[in-house]
Amino acid sequence: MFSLKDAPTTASTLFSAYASFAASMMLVRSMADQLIPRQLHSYIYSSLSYLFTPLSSHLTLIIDEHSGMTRNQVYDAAELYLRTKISPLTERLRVSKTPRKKTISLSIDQGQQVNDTFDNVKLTWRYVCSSDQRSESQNHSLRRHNNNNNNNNQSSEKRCFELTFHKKHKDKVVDFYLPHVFAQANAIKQKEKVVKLYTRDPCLGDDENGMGSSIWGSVNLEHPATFETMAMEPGLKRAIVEDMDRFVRRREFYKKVGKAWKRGYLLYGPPGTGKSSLIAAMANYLKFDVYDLELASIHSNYDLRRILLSTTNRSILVIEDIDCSLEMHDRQFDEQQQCVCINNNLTTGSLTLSGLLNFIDGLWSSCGDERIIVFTTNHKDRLDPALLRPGRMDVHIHMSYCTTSGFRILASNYLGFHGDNDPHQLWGEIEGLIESAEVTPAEVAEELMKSDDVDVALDGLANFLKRNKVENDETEEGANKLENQEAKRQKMDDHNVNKIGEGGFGRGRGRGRLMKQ
Ligand SMILES: Nc1ncnc2c1ncn2[C@@H]1O[C@H](COP(=O)(O)OP(=O)(O)OP(=O)(O)O)[C@@H](O)[C@H]1O
Ligand SMILES: [Mg+2]
Repeated sequence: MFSLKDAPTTASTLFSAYASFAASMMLVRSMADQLIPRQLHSYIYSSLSYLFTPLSSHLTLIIDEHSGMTRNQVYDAAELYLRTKISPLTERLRVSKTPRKKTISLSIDQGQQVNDTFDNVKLTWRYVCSSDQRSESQNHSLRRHNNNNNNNNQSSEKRCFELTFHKKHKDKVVDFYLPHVFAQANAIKQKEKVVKLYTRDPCLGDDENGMGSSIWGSVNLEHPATFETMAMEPGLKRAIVEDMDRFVRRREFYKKVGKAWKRGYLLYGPPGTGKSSLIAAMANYLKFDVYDLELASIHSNYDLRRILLSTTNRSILVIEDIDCSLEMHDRQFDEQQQCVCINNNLTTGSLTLSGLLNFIDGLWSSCGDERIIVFTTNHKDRLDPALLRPGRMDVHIHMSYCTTSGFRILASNYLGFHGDNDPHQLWGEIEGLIESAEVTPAEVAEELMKSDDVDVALDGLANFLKRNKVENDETEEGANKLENQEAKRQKMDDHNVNKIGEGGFGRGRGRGRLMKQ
């Protein structure tokens, strides 16, 4: 039993025991300092402190901005992903915008925390910035020698994300959550990507031999065409979109069958039916950059190769008006003479159709991924069969004159008017005239643009279509004559077409169609 009278004795005993323990610890420590090499001290002390600290149930992954000299892709993906996870509780945000981006982006500031849940796993992200002492002092000395210190300043800051979660979820986080972060980040990147239009400026960088260089100049592709705004048959649009979707998700398939991951589209139809607009709609849909290749500015196969090899993946290579760019019908002549005519029969003796086709089929498509090539022509019948043979252009798309469904789309785009919901007195008449006329979507669009007033615009269009009809009727005789010639030509075409298994050139009227080779 403890009594007050024993207290002084007990206190003095405890004090002397503590004093002798402390003295022994100091002795042990000084002996350890002398006996154990200095390099091992910190290791032993940290191991001892680990033994005496209770085990944490959480694991923290450190995601540094750089991995060695290169950027850490996990960091970049996390930065994008976390933008979508900012909560109203976040107190500080960073705001930025670069010329290549369309929108302002927000990201969390240093020290800020973001919570996330994935498959019932709670995760906490923290953004940490610290200044790197070593690079700071290096920069300081560098700055003394060099006034241009912007990059050095940047590298002196070390940035990372810390991702904390319960230890038992480590595999799930690494195997499923991080790939999910990557996928989401890629989707954001795609959405934000500004599509570029690359054209070759012949004045840019001709080399010392006077050969065209492979330098492309670029601007943002601001073309507003989308599949929604295209006046085409809905079925045809759907078929094109499905074809492209299938193409981009078939990486493994192309690898398996040993085929280059490329797809060729041939767009053909009269001027003003939307071939160029469709290319823009495809680029906007896929977020692929466009390379507009003007064959007339290229002097040789060698030049062509260098130019094509400087195009990037996930891009659309466009060769417009292929029948005008190169005189391609006499392939035999081309092969015998190894020359083609460029620009009104100026022979150059070096850029050949076979050179173009072989290169596109071979080296160019095999050294890149997700390449699309589009040829356009107003005269499919004038193209060399070498271009039309199966396997060369995978899909043939006929862009037709305006149809009634095309007119409805244009009326909705240009006038915000939907005839089905709110019929207009001229609607039926216009549809009838469009069915029997050969007017292009470009002509219809031009008429609809003439007024914001629906009545005035539709009246103008009806008058235009009637005038068109009268003109046609007046020249009926001439037209009949022409039609006979046309019919003869069609017969010859059909004969030609059957050879490539396509079943008919869609010249003139028709609903537009897509033909897979
Ligand atoms: N199918 C369409 N859908 C929507 N707009 C169209 C369509 N066709 C043409 N247009 C309108 O007409 C304009 C010209 O069309 P576009 O340049 O795409 O025709 P094209 O077939 O490429 O002609 P060309 O053979 O002369 O190069 C476009 O800017 C667009 O406003
Ligand atoms: Mg065009």
